[in-house]
Amino acid sequence: MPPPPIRKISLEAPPTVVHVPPIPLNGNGNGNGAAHAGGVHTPGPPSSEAPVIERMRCDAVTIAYGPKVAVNKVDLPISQGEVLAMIGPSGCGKTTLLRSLNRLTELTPSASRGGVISLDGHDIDLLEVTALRKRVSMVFQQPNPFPMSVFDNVAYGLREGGSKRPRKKELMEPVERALTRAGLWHEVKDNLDHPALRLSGGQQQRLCIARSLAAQPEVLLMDEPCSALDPISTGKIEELILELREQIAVVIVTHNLQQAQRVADRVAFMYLGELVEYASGEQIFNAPQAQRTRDYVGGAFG
Ligand SMILES: Nc1ncnc2c1ncn2[C@@H]1O[C@H](COP(=O)(O)OP(=O)(O)OP(=O)(O)O)[C@@H](O)[C@H]1O
Repeated sequence: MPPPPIRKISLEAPPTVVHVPPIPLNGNGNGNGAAHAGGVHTPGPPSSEAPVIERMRCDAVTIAYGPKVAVNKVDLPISQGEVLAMIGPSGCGKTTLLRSLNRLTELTPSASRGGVISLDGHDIDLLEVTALRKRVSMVFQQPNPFPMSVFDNVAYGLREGGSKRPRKKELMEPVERALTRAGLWHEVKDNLDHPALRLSGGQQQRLCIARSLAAQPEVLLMDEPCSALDPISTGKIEELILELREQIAVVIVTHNLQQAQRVADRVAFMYLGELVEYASGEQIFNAPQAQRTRDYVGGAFG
C-alpha cells in the first residue's frame, strides 16, 4: 500500500515534538536510568533484572483514514523488559498506532500507512500476517472470550495453524501454563469445561490474556484492558502486566494516568497524532519536558 501523503495537521499551538533517543542499555540492565529511583513512579523493577531488549520499532510511522492523518511521523521503540504506556487525550491516535503494530489497521478499508514498523529488525509488512498476529498479540478493551469452554478458549491459539490437531491431553499442560501466567488457574481449574461467558468480567479479561499468552507472543498489545473492570480485577491485571514485562514487550493504551504511573517504565504522550514526549514514567509524571505534557499530566485538559 503506498504511504499516505504526509499532511501537516493544523494545530492551534503546535506541540513540541521530541525526537526519540535510542534506549540506553545501561549498567543496571533495565535501560531506565532514574526511572525506578523513587518519586511517584512506582513500578517494581523486574525481579530477575531482566535485560531491556528492543523488539519493535516505529520509524516515521504515519497513518491516515482517507485524507485524515491520525498518526503523524511517529518514531517509537518497544522493548521487552519494560512496559510502555501510550497516553493522551481522546482521538490523539493511541489506538490507531497500537493496532498498526500487528497490522490490524489494515482491516479498516480507508486506513493507509507510511513509514516502517519492524519486529526484531524485520519489516512487519513483509511478514505473513497470521504469524505476525501470533507474535504480536492484542487484548482489547472489552473482554471477548469465544462462546466456548474456558479450556477451549485457551486451547484455541494452540490448535490453530498446526498441521496435526493436538489431543486435549496434550493441550492440558500448555493451557494450565497460560492460565497460571494470567493468574487465573486457581480460580478456574475445577471448571475448565464451563462456558467462558459465565466468568466475571475480570476473569474473562484474564482468560483473554491467557488465550493470547498460549500462543507465546513476543509482544502483547493492550488497549484499555481494565476500563471495563472493577478495582480488584484491575489490580490483578496490573500485577500480571508487571510480571509479563520480564518475558515479553508489553504496550498498554490507557486513559488512566494513575494506571500508567503504576505500571509503565516508559511513557509515550501523544497529542493530535504527534508523539509529543517519550520518556521514563518518572520524567513524564514528575518532570515533563514539553509544555503540552505538563498541561496534560497536570490535568489542564483531558
Ligand atoms: N475507522 C476510522 N475511520 C475514520 N477515522 C478514524 C477511525 N478510527 C479512528 N479514527 C480517527 O482517528 C483519530 C485517532 O483515533 P484513535 O481511536 O486512534 O485515538 P485514541 O487516542 O485511541 O482515542 P480514544 O482515547 O478516544 O480511544 C481520531 O480523530 C478518530 O476520529
